[in-house]
Amino acid sequence: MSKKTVNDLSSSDLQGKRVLVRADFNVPVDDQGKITDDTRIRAALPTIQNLTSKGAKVILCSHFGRPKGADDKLRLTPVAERLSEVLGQSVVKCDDCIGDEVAAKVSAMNNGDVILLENVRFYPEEEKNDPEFAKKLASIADLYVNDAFGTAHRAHASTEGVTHYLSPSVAGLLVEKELQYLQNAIENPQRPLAAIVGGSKVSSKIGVIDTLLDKVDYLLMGGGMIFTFYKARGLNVGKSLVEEDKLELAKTLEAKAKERGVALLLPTDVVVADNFSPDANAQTVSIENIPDGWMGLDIGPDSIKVFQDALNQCKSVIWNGPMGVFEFDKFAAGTEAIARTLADLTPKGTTTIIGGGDSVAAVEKVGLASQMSHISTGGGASLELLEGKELPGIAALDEA
Ligand SMILES: Nc1ncnc2c1ncn2[C@@H]1O[C@H](COP(=O)(O)OP(=O)(O)OP(=O)(O)O)[C@@H](O)[C@H]1O
Ligand SMILES: O=C(O)[C@H](O)COP(=O)(O)O
Repeated sequence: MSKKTVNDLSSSDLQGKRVLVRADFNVPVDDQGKITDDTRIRAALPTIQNLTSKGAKVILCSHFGRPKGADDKLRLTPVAERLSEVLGQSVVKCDDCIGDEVAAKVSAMNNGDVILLENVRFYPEEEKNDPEFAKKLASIADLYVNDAFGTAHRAHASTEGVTHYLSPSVAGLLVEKELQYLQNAIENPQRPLAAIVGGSKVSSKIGVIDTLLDKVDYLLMGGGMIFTFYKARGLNVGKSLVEEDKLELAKTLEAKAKERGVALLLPTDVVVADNFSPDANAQTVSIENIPDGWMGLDIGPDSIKVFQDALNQCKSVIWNGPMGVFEFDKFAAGTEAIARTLADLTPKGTTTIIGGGDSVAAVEKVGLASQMSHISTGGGASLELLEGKELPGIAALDEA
């Protein structure tokens, strides 16, 4: 990575220094506000520990959800509690992210202490990347570390704005690791390289499919987006999800794959349902025989076999988006089979990368997360990185 990281900062750079650390603690919670997955909290530990071990005072900040102004349901209090547990050290929680209370708590800090500011999105200025707000946030610290990979695609005050007021501004270890895996996988992969793209919308994945066609040897497609491709080929897709305005684009992408010599694998059979529900009637049909009134909700067993054969040839695999409606058990087989295939490939030396969001949830649901080479903590951020877009939260950091 061409950016400075916390590893470039020595104890003498950090001893007694107040370090503003942007983390992504936007964790999933249940109806009672209980954290259901603390992956993002644990992922921030290496950077926090790196800094505290060098005598820094660590001032953490993050967003949580998408509040419109202050919202008691979106306070970071449960995060501070969980962080204290996993860090094995008390984390003082502030009730605001700027102002007198914060300043007082920061000035009472000892070297090696950790505090967590309140949700930065309680101020609309955060998402507007307001310079005055960024200045206030920056005013309590001496230097800045961005470790919020999941939010690196947002140019907000706490991810981009503060870098104009704090120097040095460097990357954290999570950001470094994410970039290493995701950038390497796409720029410098061991080949053959396969990408598996699923999920529900062609429109949200066009950018990534287009970029991937320049890079990969195999492109495997599943999820709801395949029906737009079938319809573009003139097949009957029943009530399956189709983006009518993307039919031409689907044709173009198929043509591009051919032109570039990429093996574009679309499923040859699908599991169809008579309605969109967990207990719908289901049957497996070839893609030429989707009955009127039925909708495709998973890839079928023949396709799974073809996908597995292709993946077994590969040395690197990037996966973004589930193969079917994995939230319903009847339509989870395709996604689970792909997850198991990747889990088996990792120990054989294939690099397996899961690109965030729903695919991570799917891999976690089947308990295979620990068997992948890398699970990204960023959904949107990993997608934008794979698309080749610049991430503003990273672009703003100091060059190495
Ligand atoms: N055949 C299908 N028909 C309708 N919805 C589907 C189908 N296959 C998958 N889905 C749904 O797609 C959703 C995920 O789609 P989306 O495009 O949002 O992916 P994503 O969240 O961007 O994936 P990721 O976060 O991994 O990038 C899942 O909730 C899944 O149930
Ligand atoms: O969960 C995420 O993808 C990140 O935390 C970014 O959140 P946002 O989409 O609300 O900006």
